[in-house]
Amino acid sequence: MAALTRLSRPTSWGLSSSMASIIRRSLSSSAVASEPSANFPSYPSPFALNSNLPRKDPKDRNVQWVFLGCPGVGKGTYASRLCNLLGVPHIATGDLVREELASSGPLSQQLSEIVNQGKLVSDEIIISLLSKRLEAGDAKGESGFILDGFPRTIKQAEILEEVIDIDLVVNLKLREDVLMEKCLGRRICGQCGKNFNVASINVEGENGNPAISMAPLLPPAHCMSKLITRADDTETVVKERLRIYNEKSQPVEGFYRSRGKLLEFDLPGGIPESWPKLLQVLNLDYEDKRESIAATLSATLFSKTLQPNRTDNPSSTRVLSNPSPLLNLSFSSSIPSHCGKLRFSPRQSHTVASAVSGSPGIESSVGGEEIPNLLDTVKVFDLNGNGIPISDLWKDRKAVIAFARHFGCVFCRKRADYLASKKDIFDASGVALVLIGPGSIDQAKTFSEQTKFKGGMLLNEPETGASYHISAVGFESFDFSNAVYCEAVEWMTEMITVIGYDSSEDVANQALPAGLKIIQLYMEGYRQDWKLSFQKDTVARGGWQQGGIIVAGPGKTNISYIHKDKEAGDDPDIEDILKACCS
Ligand SMILES: Nc1ncnc2c1ncn2[C@@H]1O[C@H](COP(=O)(O)OP(=O)(O)O)[C@@H](O)[C@H]1O
Repeated sequence: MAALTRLSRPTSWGLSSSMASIIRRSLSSSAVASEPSANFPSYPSPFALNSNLPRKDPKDRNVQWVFLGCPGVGKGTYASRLCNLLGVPHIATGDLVREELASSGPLSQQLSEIVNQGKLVSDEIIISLLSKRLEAGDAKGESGFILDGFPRTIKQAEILEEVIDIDLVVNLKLREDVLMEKCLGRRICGQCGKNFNVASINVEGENGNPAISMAPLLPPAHCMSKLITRADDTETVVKERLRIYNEKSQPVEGFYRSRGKLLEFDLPGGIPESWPKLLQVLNLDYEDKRESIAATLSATLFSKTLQPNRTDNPSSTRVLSNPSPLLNLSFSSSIPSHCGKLRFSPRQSHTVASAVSGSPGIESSVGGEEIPNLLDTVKVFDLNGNGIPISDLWKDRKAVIAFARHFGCVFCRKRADYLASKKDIFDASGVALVLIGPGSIDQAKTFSEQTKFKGGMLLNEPETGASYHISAVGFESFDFSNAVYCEAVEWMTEMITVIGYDSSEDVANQALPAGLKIIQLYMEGYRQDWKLSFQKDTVARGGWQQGGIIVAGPGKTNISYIHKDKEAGDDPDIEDILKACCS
């Protein structure tokens, strides 16, 4: 009862104008007005609801969005991806409830009964949990949010509306039979807390509804043995949750529709089909998406590496040039002014001159101690699922690191063979040869079996958004105030599109038997390439990220050569690589 007790004690609320305290005040007055729940008493109202509550101007804050949708529709998946993209916290009230349950605090017994029957927790409790979470975020300086699972009743929506400006409400929709399958297939890694789904969904189109297929979202090997199923994901409970959704939560859609804030989004399939379309309807695609990512990335990089510059260039707000009529996107940090001329358009050519360390104005260790530290946080994974900091690959020796577009990419296979043909020279010079790609361990193994590549194979995890870090490391040793940094941001935005990739695609199952001739391997690569990228993403999004090659080391921040592909198959001259690593 800790949270509730606090609610009834005015002294602990303070008079902060933060969103959290505002919500509490609102709750307290509405709690008085509303019917008390069966389990909880009504609360005294320590503050009258102030109708002139301060609301932040949208340009002084980040986005404030809500995700609605039935259980199992994928609110968490898409909300958390967007949060990564926009740099806002993902606040899921279901997670807050589960945390409370796990805490074995005084509420946990009552909550577990409610949740395990598929019922809704009372408005009082849920708002109390949300208030606590917002308050903690406020104290940390968080700006904006995406709410997932809240509001779920008209009462909750009214309270929220009274105290916070919600910019947009995204209503995710999916056929009910698919929802059931998805809920039953949900798994959580008991250790890292990540969500997966073992259901492989293939339903025929009927009654005007299109066919839907969704690949499972399988966990990496190291999570496999730790998977747990939520107690409320049984068939009976899911049915009850769907019933309650239709009764209590569906009216919330109408609430926001009538206010012109509702964006309906019918999921066309799994992540590879739905994510790019969602970005498109949110107007976060192409130019805007790239700019917004760049803004987010530069905010990240600045906060990690360029703190002093932040005061020189205080957090000016960038409102995107072409927001959808519905949206008013803004970011609390901007692209640095010296990168102001950056335009991000698909398929631009960004090949930086080889051996960029020789370019004028480039320093090799401007970021001082911070860059090696940052590099230590960027992990890649070997084929056994063991993570290592990426800079370990080159800290003690020279290494040629190839970044693959993806493991089904026929051009990357060709490149792997082309690098493998020089392996003797690399070996003789003590140079390591490594290929890093986004995807699953099985995909990497298939790639390895089907090429002559015998260097190290590593993975980055698309689900965590680690891809852009990995792409970024080739640049973080350079002066962030010069053109190379701007180009780096630009390339990173190209590379980040890999986030749309679904690592669960089980390409290994479709692999041809080993021992086929090289031409067959390339044909297989072509088939996989089509399936993995063109068919699923290229059509909808305008292309995959491009790969590249760097030569780095010895020394964590010593990057001596960068080649960024301007298109698939844009191999650099092997002589340039050999010059950079072996001369
Ligand atoms: N806004 C809310 N109001 C009431 N109960 C909630 C709310 N959010 C979460 N809960 C409780 O937590 C449980 C799990 O929520 P969540 O993880 O969002 O489930 P779902 O997968 O059904 O969207 C719900 O079934 C409900 O008991």
